[in-house]
Amino acid sequence: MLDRILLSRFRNHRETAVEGTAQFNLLVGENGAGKTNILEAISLLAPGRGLRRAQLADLPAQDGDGGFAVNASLQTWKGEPVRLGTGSAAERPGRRLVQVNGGQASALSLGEWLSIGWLTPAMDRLFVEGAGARRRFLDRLVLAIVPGHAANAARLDNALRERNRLLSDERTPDPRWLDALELQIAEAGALVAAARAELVAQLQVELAALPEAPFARPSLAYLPGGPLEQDALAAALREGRARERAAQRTLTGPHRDDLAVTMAGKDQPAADCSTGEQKAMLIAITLAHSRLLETAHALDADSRPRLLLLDEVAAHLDPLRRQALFDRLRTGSAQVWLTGTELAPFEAIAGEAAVWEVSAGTVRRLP
Ligand SMILES: Nc1ncnc2c1ncn2[C@@H]1O[C@H](COP(=O)(O)OP(=O)(O)OP(=O)(O)O)[C@@H](O)[C@H]1O
Repeated sequence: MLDRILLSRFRNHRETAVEGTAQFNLLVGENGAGKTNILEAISLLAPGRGLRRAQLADLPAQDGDGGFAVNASLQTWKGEPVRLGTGSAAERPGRRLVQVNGGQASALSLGEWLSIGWLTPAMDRLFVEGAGARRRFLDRLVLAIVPGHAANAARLDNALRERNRLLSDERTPDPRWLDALELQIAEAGALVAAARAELVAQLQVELAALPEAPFARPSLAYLPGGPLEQDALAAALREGRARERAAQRTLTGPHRDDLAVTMAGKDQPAADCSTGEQKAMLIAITLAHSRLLETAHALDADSRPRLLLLDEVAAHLDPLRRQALFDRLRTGSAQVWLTGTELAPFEAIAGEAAVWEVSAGTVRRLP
């Protein structure tokens, strides 16, 4: 678990240390105090752009020197200490720096040390937004289980970007270039699609085992955006060249995948459900995912510590659902970080939680 995190010149935090953590960690304070900023800093200890998907340039404190740092120490399951750090230097603001145990490392390698999941208010629109947000959501869930997924997804993205560039070029693309790129897309794409499909199938099993109450039970289906098999995907890309040149982009492949979510009892698409029902389904997916991770851990297939960041989740649940959420989290092994504007919704766990009052970019540990 995460023992300590230090935010330096990060958003509205000049120098904020959060230490003395527990299984439940509560960040409580008024709107705009900097609670989500702390969760965001933690989320940057994973590959990717963090829970706000912010640009690197937005992260340094506006009144700072243009750089920022987030440093954390954590314990692996075996109790070994690990130090992770990320940030950017004032002189090279566009470049993300990552350190593991004091040595330079790649952002992708962060996934080998920690598995981080989150739920934020921005995700309330997940089911009504475009498929891109759901693909990213799915990829984060996969990444929490399969650290190598980020590298495959990055390889797929790079090859697709390059192929789209060639397709939209006025000059006729060199077919050998297209051959090479399509091979990369097919190789990485088949791995990405297989990992997504596998995760959805596993989640579906977990979800089916969940009681329908108190959380709305969602039913998931993976909708592939192209053939799943590597050879079939390569063939589809080759055959689609003329059509895709006209469209100036690649029209088939895992970059067109989607996740269909319906509410099991009502058989209603998630997008048509109430806001509260959508939130309850997201929580159910998060809890089912946690159970998958527990299993992976129990099988010794995954030894990374796990963090779950729940931004403003508790306050939006009625007391029964809130209690059910806390009960489930308590029996899990993830370290949980929760935010709220007041302590009242956390009454049931306040005794066992570490609590910080966050105010204008500072924190104070409450006794
Ligand atoms: N780069 C930055 N430099 C300085 N301050 C920033 C920067 N980015 C964001 N902020 C400030 O951080 C504050 C928002 O912090 P945050 O979103 O963590 O609040 P919060 O405590 O989660 O609030 P809420 O309860 O409303 O969600 C705002 O006041 C915003 O102006």
